[in-house]
Amino acid sequence: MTDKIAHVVVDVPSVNTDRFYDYLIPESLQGAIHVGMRVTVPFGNRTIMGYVLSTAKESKVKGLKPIQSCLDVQPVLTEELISLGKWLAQETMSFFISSFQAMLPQALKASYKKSLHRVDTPSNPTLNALFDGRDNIDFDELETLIPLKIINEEIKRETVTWEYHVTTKESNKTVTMVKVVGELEAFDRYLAHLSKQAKKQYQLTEYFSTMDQDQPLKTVLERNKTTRQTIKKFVEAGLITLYQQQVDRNPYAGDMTKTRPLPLQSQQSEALDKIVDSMKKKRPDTYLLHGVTGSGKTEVYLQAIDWAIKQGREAIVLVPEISLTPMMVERFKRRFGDEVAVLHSALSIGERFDEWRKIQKKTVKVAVGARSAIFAPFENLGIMIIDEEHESTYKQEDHPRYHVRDVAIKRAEYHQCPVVLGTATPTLETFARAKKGVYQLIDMPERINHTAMPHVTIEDMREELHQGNRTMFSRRLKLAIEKRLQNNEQVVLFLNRRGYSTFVMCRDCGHVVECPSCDISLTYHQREHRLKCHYCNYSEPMPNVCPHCQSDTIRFFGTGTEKVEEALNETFPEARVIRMDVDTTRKKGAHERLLKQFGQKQADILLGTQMIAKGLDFPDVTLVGVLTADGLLNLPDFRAAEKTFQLLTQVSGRAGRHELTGEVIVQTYTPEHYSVLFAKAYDYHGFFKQEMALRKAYQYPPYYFLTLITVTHEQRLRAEEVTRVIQKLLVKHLSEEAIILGPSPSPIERIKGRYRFQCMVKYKNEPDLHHVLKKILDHYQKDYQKEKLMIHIDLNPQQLM
Ligand SMILES: Nc1ncnc2c1ncn2[C@@H]1O[C@H](COP(=O)(O)OP(=O)(O)OP(=O)(O)O)[C@@H](O)[C@H]1O
Ligand SMILES: [Zn+2]
Ligand SMILES: [Zn+2]
Repeated sequence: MTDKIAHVVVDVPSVNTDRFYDYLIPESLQGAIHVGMRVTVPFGNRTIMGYVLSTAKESKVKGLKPIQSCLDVQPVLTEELISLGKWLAQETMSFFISSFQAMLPQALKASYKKSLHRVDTPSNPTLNALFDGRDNIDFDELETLIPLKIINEEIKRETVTWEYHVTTKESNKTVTMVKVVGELEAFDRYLAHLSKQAKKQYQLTEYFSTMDQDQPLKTVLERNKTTRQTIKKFVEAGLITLYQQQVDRNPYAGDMTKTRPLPLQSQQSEALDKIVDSMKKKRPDTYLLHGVTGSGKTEVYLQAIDWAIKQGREAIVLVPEISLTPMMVERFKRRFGDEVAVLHSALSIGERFDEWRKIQKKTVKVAVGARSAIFAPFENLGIMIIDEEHESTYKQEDHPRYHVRDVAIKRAEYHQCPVVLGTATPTLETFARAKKGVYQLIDMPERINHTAMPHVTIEDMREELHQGNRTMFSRRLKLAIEKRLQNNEQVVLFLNRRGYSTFVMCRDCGHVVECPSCDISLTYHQREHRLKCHYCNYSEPMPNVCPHCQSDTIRFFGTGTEKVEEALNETFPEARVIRMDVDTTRKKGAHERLLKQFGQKQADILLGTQMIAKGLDFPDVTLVGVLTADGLLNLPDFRAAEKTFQLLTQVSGRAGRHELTGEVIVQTYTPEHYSVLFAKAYDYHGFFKQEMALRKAYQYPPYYFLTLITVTHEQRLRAEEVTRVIQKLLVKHLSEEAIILGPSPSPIERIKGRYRFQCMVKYKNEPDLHHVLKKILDHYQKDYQKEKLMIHIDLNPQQLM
């Protein structure tokens, strides 16, 4: 007996609908519906999309409705992804539907339309006229023209009904093909009836009767200089048929000379051997590949993947943000050619869908992409690689709030394959796990060919000020740039994140006001003209003079890239500058274009934000300048020092990667800060030790787990009040060891007209936490809709903004 019942999760993300619904599989769809397919189902008075997660022979529920239609020929979710999705929903406390949606390309998500369907002639003349020979009118079109009251009357009269449609954006690119179906005699007969004037038709008859394979209609039209109209006559005569053929778009087509594996250097082959050994033995090991910048990690990835492919297995490679790492993507394309699918956020929805389908159809072996590529529907994975493991983009900041590392490790258990986390600057969490032996540590301490790490100089900007230099370039940096311009070498200038100016700093002594108990900088809140800690809600008035040196140069911090560009043009009028920031890279393909221009030496200076810190490898870059290390150092985030260390190390790694030696100049108001000093010395271990001590003292990860609860509401008081109730509930229900901070305003207190308050939990072991949080969410359930209250829970927050 075949299964007649489908368990469906429906496309309605809400607390009430976060479960599986039973539907009947109608006779007509039996055998066509399989687990993992998308279907449309009646839900309330609508039709919506859903995923079939399992099937059964019978159901306890009476009066089940049937599934309306099936949207797929082949399941879009594999059995593995279905159980992964359920796990993900539980781990991140999100809805099942959100988890499944997160795994699939945009094109497969449904959009909904409502239209008025004509059954009989409506008595209302305006409405009748509006139908104008059609059977359906879109809701949008109706809205302003016909009052709802009239429509409702017509519905009562049963002349019209509402119809709901589910459409998806998936669009296969197709071409029209011509196929010859007529026999030769049929062509002869056709010829006999043609009038002498029909020259084109004579020509085409000849053409078709000698055509030995199907051709695109476009080609036929071009070669015969004819029109569709003429071709149609042949179709009507039954001599040819037209059909649609799917073609794959190939956005990465073009010149691709393949690269060959390089002979490995010893640290590389040792690393490769270990990883290959896990693949051979089918062990789900997690490796931390800790290799300095330019140590040849990428070549290790390439050869490990090659090994997997030769065994008939597949690979996923994650990069932090794909448009920022075009050089990295190209290296994979050039090694594996057509076997690579690139899941690139800058591709059109259709193009991305095509890339995804190559994975689904198993025509590729490697998927390269940002975060969501971890869900590539491969069924025989041999390896997963997360490059630049420390990047914060690997954590999704929206439901489901997952970290890609956790998903990879979960998938590795299923596929019995290794996960490789590669970076020069591991997160503290990862390195601590590697030290404990939870992950296997592989060290690559040398650059390829033993090239020296570029020398780093730290420039004290307070001192510059005291010497009367009020510009944004220290004297040393200015000289260094001039020298590069003379020598026809290139410069990369780095400015921290644009426009972040919520902290105040004394330019005279570099003092930044910090929270006495949280070790983070205080945030300026304009409303009250006070400085606040957004972890514990400590606050103090905004000072007029520096509390440390009494100078009155205490002020907001932050310069935009545009300003720096102006200053560069003034100071170095002959220099050609490329500015890369959110404004200049908004257009599709802009990153690639700007980087290419720089690579072809159409500019001397590349000026940019965070986005230029990654994966750049230009032989003529001999100077890297960091304009102010402080912007990052003073983010109101306990990871500020870690992020500064990572960034300084990464940008330094961009200089002198080839024959020419490199130099790095870091400007800062706090030259004595340990993250700056350890980065200068390329001393990861030293940094790790000191930072771990602080994390322990102030009770942060990896010693403690964190959970961040953010409440948003249009009214400030209400947001605060709900957060306070939640804080009290947590105190009541969690153990005494748990530290519960808040309520305090979020560092960005208001976004899109909604006030934000937060409450933070620090804990070591709280088995009940999930349960308690779930109860809290349920408690506020009715208020979500009624008063647009929102509660976000992040069980492993990365961005504490
Ligand atoms: N075995 C090798 N022999 C010769 N050259 C190599 C070898 N391995 C890598 N290289 C070259 O050395 C340079 C640095 O290597 P690669 O980019 O792989 O390092 P990486 O560790 O990934 O760097 P980063 O983390 O800074 O991006 C590249 O130009 C690469 O082509
Ligand atoms: Zn001061
Ligand atoms: Zn505090």
